[in-house]
Amino acid sequence: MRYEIIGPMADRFDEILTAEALDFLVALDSEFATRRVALLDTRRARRARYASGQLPDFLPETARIRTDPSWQVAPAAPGLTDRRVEITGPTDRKMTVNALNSGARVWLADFEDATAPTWHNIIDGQLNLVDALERRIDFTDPRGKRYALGDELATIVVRPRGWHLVEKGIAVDGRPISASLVDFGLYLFHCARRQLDAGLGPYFYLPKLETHREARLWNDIFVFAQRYLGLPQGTIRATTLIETITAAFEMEEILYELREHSAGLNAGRWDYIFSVIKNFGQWSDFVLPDRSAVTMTVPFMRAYTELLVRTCHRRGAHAIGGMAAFIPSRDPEVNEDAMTRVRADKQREAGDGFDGSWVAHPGLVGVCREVFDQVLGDRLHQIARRRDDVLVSAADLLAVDKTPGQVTAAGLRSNIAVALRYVHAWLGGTGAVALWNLMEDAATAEIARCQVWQWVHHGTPLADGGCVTDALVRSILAEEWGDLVRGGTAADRERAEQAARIFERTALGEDLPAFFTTDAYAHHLGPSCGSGPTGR
Ligand SMILES: CC(=O)SCCNC(=O)CCNC(=O)[C@H](O)C(C)(C)COP(=O)(O)OP(=O)(O)OC[C@H]1O[C@@H](n2cnc3c(N)ncnc32)[C@H](O)[C@@H]1OP(=O)(O)O
Ligand SMILES: O=CC(=O)O
Ligand SMILES: [Mg+2]
Repeated sequence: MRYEIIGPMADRFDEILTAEALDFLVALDSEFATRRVALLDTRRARRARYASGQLPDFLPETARIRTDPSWQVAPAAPGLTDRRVEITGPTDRKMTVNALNSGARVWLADFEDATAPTWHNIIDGQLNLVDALERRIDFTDPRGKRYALGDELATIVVRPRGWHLVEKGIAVDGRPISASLVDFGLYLFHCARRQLDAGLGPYFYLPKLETHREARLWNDIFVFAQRYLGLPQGTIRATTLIETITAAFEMEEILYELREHSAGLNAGRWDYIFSVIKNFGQWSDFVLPDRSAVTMTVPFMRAYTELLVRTCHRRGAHAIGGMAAFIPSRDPEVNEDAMTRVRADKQREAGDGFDGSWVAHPGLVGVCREVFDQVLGDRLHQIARRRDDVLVSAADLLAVDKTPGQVTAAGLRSNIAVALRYVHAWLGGTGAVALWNLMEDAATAEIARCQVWQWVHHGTPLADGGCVTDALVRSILAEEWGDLVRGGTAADRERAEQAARIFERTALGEDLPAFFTTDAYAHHLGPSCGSGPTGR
């Protein structure tokens, strides 16, 4: 097999794209590419079955795994014993320093929801991780502000891109390689030994898994990669995001498949909502109200998080909470409201038994820590709280029709405005943005465009009168586009044009595409377009 680097070689990229690292990626690809493609085919077939009337259920063929009380996941690895606060964010140089210094126990270094996968962002992110581990990442920005690593740093946990994405910057035998294998493989190759030397290990978050078979693929990759690199089996640890409706039915099996490498489960609430709409968008009893009304306390979301805690604790695994979208603001009133809401969200999670949770901003580390400190006392986690009281059925997980709330004109406009602005930022190389005082990333844009598709598909009535039609959406899109480009440059305008076309293709087509990111990446984010801020 032959590899080719298609992406341009910027300053120091040769330190990441070494012949040995690329040989490792080729070995991963030759061993696992076919299985990845087959699993993506089964995703398509499953969605087609749901569209034609089938509903998911707990699997009869794996009942033995669920009823066998004897198995547990591996004990927590060094650096992952206390996970009360985890900060997430992209891997540019400034964010890397700020996240590591934030006071959080863990930093989720994100190549997924919070990163626009330009070639630059991907390879520069890997360089920043190496530089952080070598403690040579300090720099002064153009304003003269100094960035330097402190003494107490968060444990790095890398989130590679999901199975659905490819990386066009590296071709193997003329075809693009899996993006998951690139992000996982480059980090493992360059940083596993460095992490072990520091007394920690190579840790990962696994995004957007749909089934335990996908977890098995990751586990087999871990076993192969550890053997290839001469690392003891069990060195790698991975926390799996439960952020698809299908994975919610296979949480126990996912832990089982990964048990020697598992570091628990996380409640990826935003992609979870996206997955529910994507899989059951055609069904009229699955029409959800405004995005803002789909809170963590509506019945189907509550069922999923309660089951997640119970499943993890039965198997000795950490249960990690999700992301509240509120972020600090310079406006004191908005800021106070954000803090109150984040506190309430973390209190619910800590009270339910989660062992820690996520924050999107260093300014939220304190509130999350305070809430979990209060519940944990001098314990590192609350795994001993088994939550045997939780009984969740398939019907509970699918009780989407019990979600209170309305579809409003404001909710429709918000979905269009947020999706358009987010995709515009993403095409410019930025994968997480603050919009109207909320943190927005790829998962929000996916929910927003899927909800619009769902509402148009069903001609959903608006609480304020009228109903959602293709023509109404196009007219709001045109208004929002006008707002976005006002006063912008020609380049901004062109990007906004591309974002509007992506929105039309992924929210207004006859079918509902599985991801906007695959469409947008294929059309617009080639390696040759991949320039982003370096901070270097
Ligand atoms: C659905 C999911 O998957 S959730 C997980 C994925 N999403 C994320 O990870 C989003 C992470 N958050 C972010 O990217 C950012 O907080 C944003 C884009 C939302 C807002 O960032 P900014 O506009 O820079 O916010 P703000 O100006 O308040 O930031 C203040 C400082 O905190 C830093 N900061 C903010 N968020 C983070 C973060 N997550 N990690 C590290 N540093 C951060 C900023 O870099 C800035 O640093 P500086 O003072 O040295 O310049
Ligand atoms: O990745 C997290 C989510 O909520 O989506
Ligand atoms: Mg997600």
